[in-house]
Amino acid sequence: MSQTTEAPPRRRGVPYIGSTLQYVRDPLTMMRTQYEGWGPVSDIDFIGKRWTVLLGPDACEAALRNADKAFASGDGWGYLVGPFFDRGLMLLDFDEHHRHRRIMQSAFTRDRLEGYTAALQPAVATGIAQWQPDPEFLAYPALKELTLDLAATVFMGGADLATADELDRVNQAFIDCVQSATALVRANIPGTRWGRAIRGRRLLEEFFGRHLAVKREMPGDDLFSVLCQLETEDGERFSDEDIVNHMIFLLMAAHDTSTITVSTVMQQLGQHPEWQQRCREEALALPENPTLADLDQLVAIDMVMKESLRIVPPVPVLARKTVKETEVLGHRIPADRLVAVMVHMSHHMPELWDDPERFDPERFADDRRDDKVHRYAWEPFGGGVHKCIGLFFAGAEVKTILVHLLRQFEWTVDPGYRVPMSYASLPYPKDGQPVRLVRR
Ligand code: HEM
Repeated sequence: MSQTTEAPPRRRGVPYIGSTLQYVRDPLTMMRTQYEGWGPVSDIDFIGKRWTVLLGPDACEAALRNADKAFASGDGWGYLVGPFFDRGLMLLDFDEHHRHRRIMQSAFTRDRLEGYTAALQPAVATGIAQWQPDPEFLAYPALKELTLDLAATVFMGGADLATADELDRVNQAFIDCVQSATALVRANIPGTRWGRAIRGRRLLEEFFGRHLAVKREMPGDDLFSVLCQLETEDGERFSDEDIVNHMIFLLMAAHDTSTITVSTVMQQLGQHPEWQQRCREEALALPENPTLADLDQLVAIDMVMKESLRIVPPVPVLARKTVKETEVLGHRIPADRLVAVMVHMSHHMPELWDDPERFDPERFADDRRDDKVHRYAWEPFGGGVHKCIGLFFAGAEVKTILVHLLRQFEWTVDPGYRVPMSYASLPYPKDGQPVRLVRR
């Protein structure tokens, strides 16, 4: 360890709560204040603990590349959502993570993705056909319901696995688990977020445990069946317990993230009709049931998706904990320190992006590629060994939803509308995000 390193400056605030409420209300302002006042590596109190905060692409890169293997994901995320997403892939580290990721990788090959994309088409078309035109259509809950139905089809193999009531309970259990992240009371007390999340986790374990035997015996093409059958060349497989843990985590990882992405796109396209029209022309040019290769051809829709992920990254902060003392940009971080990798701010830095608050999908055009200014300027899917394993799946799902939506509907959003976002867990619009929806 170099002698010139020093401890990160500490921002003092209200004991225990510290910067939590400021973050929940307006994370970007909280991050900017922190960066401007205390620099790229600094300490805060957050949700009852001392955290080292990493801001800007260089500091985020140091933790995500993790050259000296000092940053563990499991203990970091574990503090926020651990008991509820225990032993999901993101909660494992080092050799064990590597072993599980190698097995899981075969569930996300190009061939598998082609299969999932084919299964998505009828499910998305039917789901969206049920939407009703409405001058105050609440896009977010409708999208959440749709992505849950898609998860039932593509992840679990169809609605015959469970009744609509049961799926509603599964959905609620996910929401309860995700919302535990920023709970200030972290004990099993009835009526609290933490207490609800504990019950949610039990329900999910029971649900997947109950269906596992059938999936092993009569596998389909869904992700649940695939996880049950996976085996590496050297004969490594997942145990029943691993499969339940991975399924719970995968559904969570895929669900809210894709929902908020499409929801942000709907808001932006509702406020930028010229982009909506450009995207619609692309959607109409595709065959009725586009393949993965067809979706790869979408240029405008791809740029709009990337720009929406820049403006509202569905995972604004990545959690880590140091397993040994380490150094970031000349600051010494002790062992056992929670670390918040605040990728959200990199997406909005005027040092990296021209007029960052403006919706400008052309930033991602081949002749501009403004995201190339720094390897970690745009990191909605993270980076390093924990980089999102489902990013191509997510792209296929988001684009499929948009293609079907653009074909069936047109929508507008007041140009002056600003989404009241909640950051009490993963970001979501508190007002359900109303749009004026008309059938084409
Ligand atoms: C737009 C949608 C999505 C976004 C923005 C997103 C974002 C992320 C991010 C930022 C991470 C890294 C977390 C960290 O390093 O701490 C991650 C990891 C992960 N994501 Fe995604 N994700 C999305 C969709 C999906 C989907 C659809 C799946 C599964 C089908 C998925 C499965 C996973 C898994 C398993 C991990 C853990 C990887 C590991 O630890 O090796 N994600 N995701």
